[in-house]
Amino acid sequence: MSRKIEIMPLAGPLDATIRPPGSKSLTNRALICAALASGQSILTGALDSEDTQVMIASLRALGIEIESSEGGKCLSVQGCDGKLPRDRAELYVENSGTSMRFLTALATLGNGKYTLDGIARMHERPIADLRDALQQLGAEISLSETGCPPVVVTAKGLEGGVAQIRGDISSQFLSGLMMAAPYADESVTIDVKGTLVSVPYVEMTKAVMESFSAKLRATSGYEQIVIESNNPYQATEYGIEPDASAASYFFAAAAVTGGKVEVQGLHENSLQGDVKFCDCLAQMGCQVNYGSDCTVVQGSSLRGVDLDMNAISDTMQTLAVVALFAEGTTRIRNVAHVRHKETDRIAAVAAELRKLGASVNEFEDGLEITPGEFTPAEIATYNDHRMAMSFAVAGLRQPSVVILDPECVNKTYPQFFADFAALGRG
Ligand SMILES: O=C(O)C1=C[C@@H](OP(=O)(O)O)[C@@H](O)[C@H](O)C1
Ligand SMILES: C=C(OP(=O)(O)O)C(=O)O
Repeated sequence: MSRKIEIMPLAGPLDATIRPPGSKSLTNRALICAALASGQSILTGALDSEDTQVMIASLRALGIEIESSEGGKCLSVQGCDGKLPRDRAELYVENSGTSMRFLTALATLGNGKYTLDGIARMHERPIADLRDALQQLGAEISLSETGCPPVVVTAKGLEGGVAQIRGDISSQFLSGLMMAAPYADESVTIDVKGTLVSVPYVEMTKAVMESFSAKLRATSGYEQIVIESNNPYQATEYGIEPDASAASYFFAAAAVTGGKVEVQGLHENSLQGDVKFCDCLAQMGCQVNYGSDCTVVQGSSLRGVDLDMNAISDTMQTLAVVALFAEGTTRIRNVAHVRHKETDRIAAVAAELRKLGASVNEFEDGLEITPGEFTPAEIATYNDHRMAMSFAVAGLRQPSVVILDPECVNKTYPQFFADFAALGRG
């Protein structure tokens, strides 16, 4: 892929149908549960991208047999029945937060020494809250002095009992702990301390675990979760939904062009919270129709909104770009945790929106965006796939929007620019 891509504004009205690739979050959860289960699981509709490839490579390095077919969409996983086959492994997860957090928890179930590392940015992404919680259940884990990877797990299984965990930096810590918990010697009770961010991802974790026959109980706000110890995962056939965060770029395309986009395979009750991005677009003036197995967004004139995006923060950048085309000011609140992702997303979005002519006020927990006179710009992407994909949306309306280092989309959506270029041209 070249070092930059210029997005071409749409010539005619948009009326497109698309099925994005499989959900990253569901693929990586299903892989963890299938790897631990007893028996052979078949995962269909899986995502084949860097974040899932590093998960598969790491599980193979731990001795789990995984066969891939249909271009990576179908994965056959021979579960280890809770007993990791290898007693030593060096795992490298690039910049995949889910892989780092979920595999750290899984590695504590082994018997030996496992290291986990990633790119330089991974050395700035926190994991101490997960380490603290796993240690309360009997694990031995060391991290860098900053509380970030590299991670060294000296594993001898988890004892179980009660663990307290903070949830205000990332929900992935809690999800990782939950998925390992059925293999502790005793039942595990998790008490979540303080605010929990990204709650729909924890609901998703519970749902995937239940699909693999785990038994767990949770209070309504996930303040406490109890996972029973003698209900290990059972292998299953598991169908993965298309990725709802990836779908947000196509819904946004409809919103900013006044066109229509149908996304197949996603509906109001999808397991992924990010499908609710459409409700944000509805507040901005779009018409949203949820079908039984598709969601349709029809764009219209847009108005600025004031939104709490804590639960759906992977779509924050998409909404920020849509705000460029709305009448009035848009305020995005309660997303301080996005400063710990692939890049500091609040700072990155503010800098790039300003290049396109917007006035932006940056807050600790969000942004206030007022559109201005549009100026063409080269958009820096900060090695963050979502910067590239969200700012591409602006180029459908305005000429001369150039996305730098577009290959960063490989993290979750290697075919993104091909699918995006096909919009309105089919
Ligand atoms: O559990 C998951 O699959 C994810 C949780 C979210 O992270 P945080 O909990 O850190 O917000 C989200 O940003 C990420 O892309 C995927
Ligand atoms: C934050 C993200 O990923 P992760 O935390 O899994 O690296 C993302 O995909 O936007």
